[in-house]
Amino acid sequence: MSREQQAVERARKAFLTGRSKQLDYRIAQLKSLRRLLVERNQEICDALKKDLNKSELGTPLYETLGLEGEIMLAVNKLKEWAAPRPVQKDLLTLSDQVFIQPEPLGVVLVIGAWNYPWAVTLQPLIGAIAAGNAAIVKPSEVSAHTAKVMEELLPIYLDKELYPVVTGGVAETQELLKQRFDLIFYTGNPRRGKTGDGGCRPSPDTRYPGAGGGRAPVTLTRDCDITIACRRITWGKFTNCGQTCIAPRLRPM
Ligand SMILES: NC(=O)c1ccc[n+]([C@@H]2O[C@H](COP(=O)([O-])OP(=O)(O)OC[C@H]3O[C@@H](n4cnc5c(N)ncnc54)[C@H](O)[C@@H]3O)[C@@H](O)[C@H]2O)c1
Ligand SMILES: CCCCCCC=O
Repeated sequence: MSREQQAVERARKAFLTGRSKQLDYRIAQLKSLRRLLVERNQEICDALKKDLNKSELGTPLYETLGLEGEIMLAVNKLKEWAAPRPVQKDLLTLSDQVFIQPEPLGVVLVIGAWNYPWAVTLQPLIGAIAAGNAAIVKPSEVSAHTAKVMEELLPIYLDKELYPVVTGGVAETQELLKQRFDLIFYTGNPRRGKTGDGGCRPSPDTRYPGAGGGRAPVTLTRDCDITIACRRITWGKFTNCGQTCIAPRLRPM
């Protein structure tokens, strides 16, 4: 059995124990993930410096502050999100108690990309934990130092059966994709995400949200404030060294 298959089987077994479904457990895991971001900030910064030459100020701005905010949002709202929702009764359900109960899906795969390697990999993980799922985390092999730090630190702070990290490249990702998942969250090159080319094509019964790159066209109207427009376009084009999904491309009028 491959390492990838073992990780998925362990995660499904751990999911079936029911522990990831307990609200207190989800909240404890989320808080622990936040502690990782705070206590291990220097390791995170060092890895990002080696991978992408990201600055010490760029790391909180582009990677960790958003994650901390997302965690706190989930921690504060989780009871509300997970609560049964009332449903209007009709003649057939008049004497029943009717409600919609949000339930975890099962085992989720998160495939991350290299340009914001913490943000785009842990953000979907936060959602997966908050929703009560198990999740396999596959960081990008391109940001290799970050992947290594993630592989070392996540098992220290999180339940390592429910949320294992699988490192490696295309071969490892493809081996993961042979396993059954209830949801796959892919971030990366949209061509691979869509069509495969041996890429990220999940089985038909798997939910498959994702985030790709794009052309991000910009239109300047005649009455625009050209100073503000130039400042915003320049920011979008050059931020994160231009390696951003929304980096604008000017559209000729
Ligand atoms: N919309 C967003 O939120 C968002 C966020 C970050 C990045 N992006 C886009 O993603 C682009 C970077 O993507 P990338 O694809 O270069 O990143 P990448 O090379 O890091 O690949 C992403 C993931 O796909 C896996 N992968 C690559 N080729 C594969 C294959 N043939 N089969 C199976 N798995 C494969 C990799 O192992 C990796 O985990 C950015 O330029 C940006 O446009 C979008
Ligand atoms: C601060 C995180 C930004 C994520 C944008 C991803 C696009 O590449």
